[in-house]
Amino acid sequence: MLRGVEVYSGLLDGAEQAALLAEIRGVAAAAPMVHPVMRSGKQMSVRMTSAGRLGWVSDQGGYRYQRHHPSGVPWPPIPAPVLDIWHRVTGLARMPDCCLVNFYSEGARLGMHQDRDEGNFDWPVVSVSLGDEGLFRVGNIERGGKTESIWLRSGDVLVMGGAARLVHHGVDRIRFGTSTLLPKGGRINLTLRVVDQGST
Ligand SMILES: O=C(O)CCC(=O)C(=O)O
Ligand SMILES: [Fe+2]
Repeated sequence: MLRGVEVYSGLLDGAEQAALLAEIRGVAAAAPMVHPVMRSGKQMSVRMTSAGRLGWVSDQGGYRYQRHHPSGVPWPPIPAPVLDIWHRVTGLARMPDCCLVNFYSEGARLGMHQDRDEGNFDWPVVSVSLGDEGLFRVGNIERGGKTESIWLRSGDVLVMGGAARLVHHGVDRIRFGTSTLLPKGGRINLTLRVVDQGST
């Protein structure tokens, strides 16, 4: 546990990681990674795409879930091995609506934020790390205050649920080249979310 966040270190073995990577390559082939911009117009350093009924997008209109990739193509389905991880760690029959795929190349980071674009915070968010190590920081429900960090390694899985569902979190940096899973280096993170947005 890290401030209420459940950490499953090394949950996925090498073969599972390789199988997952192959699935994610398929997702990125169908729905190419984009470099989103934030409402401010500033480009994020992380590249993203999604799988599932809904995908998470950011542009000058703000953050939201939508049914299509920015290019207009539908998001591919969430791969079965990804849904299997969700089921293993949450035990829930309800499956996630969105698998957000983040790619961190050397120097990429993700500022402290809450995952709060979903309609219902009763469902957990599950995060899967693949590739290079990433320094994950967890703070509080409120902005600011003390934080704690851990290095997430390839095959680690986190659950932000219950009282920790809305903790602030971010990725300060990655240790480029610390994993051989991705031949060119970098870190992939998958976050699985139930969106529950009424009519969406
Ligand atoms: O890359 C990570 O470990 C976290 C990703 C994240 O917080 C997000 O996509 O909302
Ligand atoms: Fe997040």
